[in-house]
Amino acid sequence: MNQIRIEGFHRLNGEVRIQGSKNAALPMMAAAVLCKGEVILHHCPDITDVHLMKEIIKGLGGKAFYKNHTMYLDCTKIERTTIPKKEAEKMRSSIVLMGSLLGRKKEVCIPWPGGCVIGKRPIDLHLSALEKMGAEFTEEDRGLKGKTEGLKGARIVFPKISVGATQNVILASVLAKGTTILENCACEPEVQWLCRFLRKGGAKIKETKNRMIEIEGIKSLHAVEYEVPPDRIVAGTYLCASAITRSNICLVGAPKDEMKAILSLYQKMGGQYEWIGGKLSLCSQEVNVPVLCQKTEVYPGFPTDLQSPVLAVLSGIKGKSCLIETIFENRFRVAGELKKMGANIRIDGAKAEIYGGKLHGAEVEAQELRGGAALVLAGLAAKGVTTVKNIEYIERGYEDICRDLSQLGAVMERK
Ligand SMILES: CC(=O)N[C@H]1[C@@H](OP(=O)(O)OP(=O)(O)OC[C@H]2O[C@@H](n3ccc(=O)[nH]c3=O)[C@H](O)[C@@H]2O)O[C@H](CO)[C@@H](O)[C@@H]1O
Ligand SMILES: C=C(OP(=O)(O)O)C(=O)O
Repeated sequence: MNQIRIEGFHRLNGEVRIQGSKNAALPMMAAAVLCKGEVILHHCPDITDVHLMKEIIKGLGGKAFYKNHTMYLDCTKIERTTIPKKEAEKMRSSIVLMGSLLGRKKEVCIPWPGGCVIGKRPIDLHLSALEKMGAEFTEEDRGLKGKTEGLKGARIVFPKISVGATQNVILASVLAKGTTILENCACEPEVQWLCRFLRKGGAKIKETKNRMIEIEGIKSLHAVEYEVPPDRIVAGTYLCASAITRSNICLVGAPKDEMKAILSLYQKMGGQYEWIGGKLSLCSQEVNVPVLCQKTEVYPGFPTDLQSPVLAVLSGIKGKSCLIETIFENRFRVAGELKKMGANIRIDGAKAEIYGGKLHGAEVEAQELRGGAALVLAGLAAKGVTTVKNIEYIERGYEDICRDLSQLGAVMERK
């Protein structure tokens, strides 16, 4: 059961509800390590990464239990500081446990984090910021050991914007002695959601509009009950499903304020949309305009996580389009698989030129999460049958892409 078979060329219609966000839920789970008392996360997505994080927390001595999209965590009596290798190596967000554990237990042993192989993904920004707060790191066999006599507030100016490093240092600062001032922070919604969650647990965090965050350390955080926000990247992926099949569908519970960049691009491609109550209604019949040039950028710019789904859509729009990837150096990996489906894509470093045309079914392999989702989208629009193998990558972030798209009328099955 690790492939999806898609019979392409069927129009979609109807509604689909958007799952909880992977990239918001995982740092909140890491934040539970700082809390004395129960953390309850509603609308928590049923995806592999969430279950890996649950196992990591159990491995640290915390209690963790998941039922009906609710995660129950209790790290009041957390004892251990060695993050289990088996799970941590499969996911990127394991890295933000570094800040939580240094803050709560003054030490951490962490394997090199996994996650999508979309570039080198170093962790130098995380380490140098935590060092400024009084942590010391030594390299161990297949990982790092971090220690501190007690983290202290510091002024940290990130030389480059990083979502993970910003979250890691926020988590480290919450229980640190004194005030931490962070400059040139990432302001992705997932950073903002983490701050809101931590404030609910008693943290003193001020975010300002110019990429600055100020955190005043406190003694401990208390119990938190919170709702994980909807996943803007899953919503964007399903918008691309509508665009690539020229179908009209409705996304229920899509995050309106977080989708401006993808909706602006969708309009440029000829798509039309309307927000009705909490629903995003998409009309894609006129999607046929190639995109002159779209760059990926940090938030509020166009998100790199939607670059591959858009690459699939542009492969099916007649004419020449261009995408420029500025965040991860290896995020055009999926182009090779899309070519097997007839896509005409020329990659030159950070630039992809796409000469859109007709796609046909083929046997292709997912190599990472969003690229895998892009292959499923291409399969929806391709003539004939597409088989996407290695769907475990897709399941890191999508609860059940087959269920959701089938509900919209796609002819596909998981095999
Ligand atoms: C679990 C999670 O939330 N993952 C998201 C997070 O990844 P992640 O937090 O790993 O991404 P970052 O924002 O840290 O990476 C941005 C860029 O900075 C570089 N960098 C990062 C850290 C560091 O210490 N040194 C360094 O050079 C990276 O290689 C990359 O080129 O943000 C990315 C950018 O929006 C998204 O694509 C990922 O989906
Ligand atoms: C790159 C992604 O995830 P991760 O950082 O967890 O590998 C993603 O969600 O697109």
